[in-house]
Amino acid sequence: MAGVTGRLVRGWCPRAVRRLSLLLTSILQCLSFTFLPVAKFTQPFRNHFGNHCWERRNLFCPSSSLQVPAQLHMSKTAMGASQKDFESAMNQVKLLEKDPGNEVKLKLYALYKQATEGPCSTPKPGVFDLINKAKWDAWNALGNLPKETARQNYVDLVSGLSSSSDSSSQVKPEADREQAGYETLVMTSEDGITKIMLNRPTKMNALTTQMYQEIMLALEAASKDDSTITVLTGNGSYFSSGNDLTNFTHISPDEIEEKARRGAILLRDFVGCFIDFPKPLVAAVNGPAVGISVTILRLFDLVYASDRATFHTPFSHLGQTPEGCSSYTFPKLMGPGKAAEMLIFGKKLTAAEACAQGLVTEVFPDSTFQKEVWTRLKAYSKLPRNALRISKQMIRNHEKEKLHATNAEESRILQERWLSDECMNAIMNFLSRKAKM
Ligand SMILES: CCCCCCCCCC/C=C\CC(=O)SCCNC(=O)CCNC(=O)[C@H](O)C(C)(C)COP(=O)(O)OP(=O)(O)OC[C@H]1O[C@@H](n2cnc3c(N)ncnc32)[C@H](O)[C@@H]1OP(=O)(O)O
Repeated sequence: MAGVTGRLVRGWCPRAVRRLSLLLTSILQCLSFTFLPVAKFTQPFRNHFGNHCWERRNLFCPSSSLQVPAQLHMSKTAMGASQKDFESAMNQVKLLEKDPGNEVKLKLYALYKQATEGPCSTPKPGVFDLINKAKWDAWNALGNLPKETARQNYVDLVSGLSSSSDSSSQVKPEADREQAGYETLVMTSEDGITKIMLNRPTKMNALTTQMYQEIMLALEAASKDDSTITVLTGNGSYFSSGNDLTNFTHISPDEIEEKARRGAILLRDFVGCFIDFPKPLVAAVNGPAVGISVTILRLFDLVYASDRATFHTPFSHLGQTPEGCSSYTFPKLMGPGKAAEMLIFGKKLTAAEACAQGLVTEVFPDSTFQKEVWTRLKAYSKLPRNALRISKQMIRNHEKEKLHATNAEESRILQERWLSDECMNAIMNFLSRKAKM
């Protein structure tokens, strides 16, 4: 007890901890409402999905309420889906034998609506109309995602589901069989390009600890596969809203120091994977990017952005400090003044501004972003693979040591920051934001 009290005095203010604990209890109570009886949820999906056997199964199971099922693993997909591909994907959905899970069904619903009707403009259902609210939320989370992108994402998603449900009856190619399942990503490979897509669109692709781990696994797999180029992108309207702030919750006071220590190791390892990645690495920034999803961009070889993307690093607002090697790479890239505006004062940049500062390689209109980026990358992927790889390493090797040292120092400083009242209060403010509305 004395040890816990000591830690509280040194780090977290006890009143703040009590406040957070009360807040979390009420958040958990609210969440328990989502685990409702099965039958209530099945009917609304029938309109779109037809009368499949999996409709009668469980919905919103507690352990996976935020995640996509494990069957979304490596699959061959089309990168520019036509209306025909889309229609064929709709037919494939009807033939699925296995229930893909509630979150996937919501995603399919949302992408279908976005692809056929465009952005959600219907009134938000009331709080007690849970099913329609869940569907509305999923659709609305896609924001202004272009119809053609939604169509393509729908095709990608169905392709992943179909290949996984086929897996019992078909022998998959060796490369595919070696891939583990991902719950928070969709990983596809085609035309010499491996695409890693962050896949929590309803949470703006906020990065959970599971997601950091899966991205590291995916990068490891991509570094060894036979593709030429690896691409990181986001599903839905956001590239990523950065670290998932709920990573800081469900922690009892006596666990805080150990969690912060492990968080710092996770952060260091995660950023380290980008520093050491051996092949050309491309970010297709499909929408706004926040926090660590901005800072790591400097560790990519190309950064293509939609003109809808913004770049925001609100570290000070969160009582935190820069990571992703940005304390070194940003001043070097854009000069100390512009870096200070972003990293110290949290100035948000537009895509055009980020391009002018050198953080973004090229900006594309959102309506043609997917088409132009994939056409460009397909052409690049035909270049001699080894030459690309060696050239990338020649450029990176000059500063690898410095990057690793910066990464270690940034992670160490953040470990301390996470124990501060400033950080704790900022996270509480974000989490209680909804409760106040
Ligand atoms: C001690 C343990 C440590 C463990 C550490 C592990 C490693 C850590 C590495 C640290 C590195 C990174 C630092 C950062 O990345 S700092 C940046 C953090 N991100 C933010 O501050 C963004 C917070 N989000 C927002 O400001 C807004 O959500 C938004 C992105 C501007 C979008 O606003 P919106 O109004 O359009 O949408 P909104 O309704 O808010 O969001 C929809 C749902 O998504 C949830 N959500 C979005 N972003 C996050 C997030 N970053 N963390 C958690 N949840 C997020 C949001 O809550 C909504 O959910 P719901 O519908 O209410 O359920």
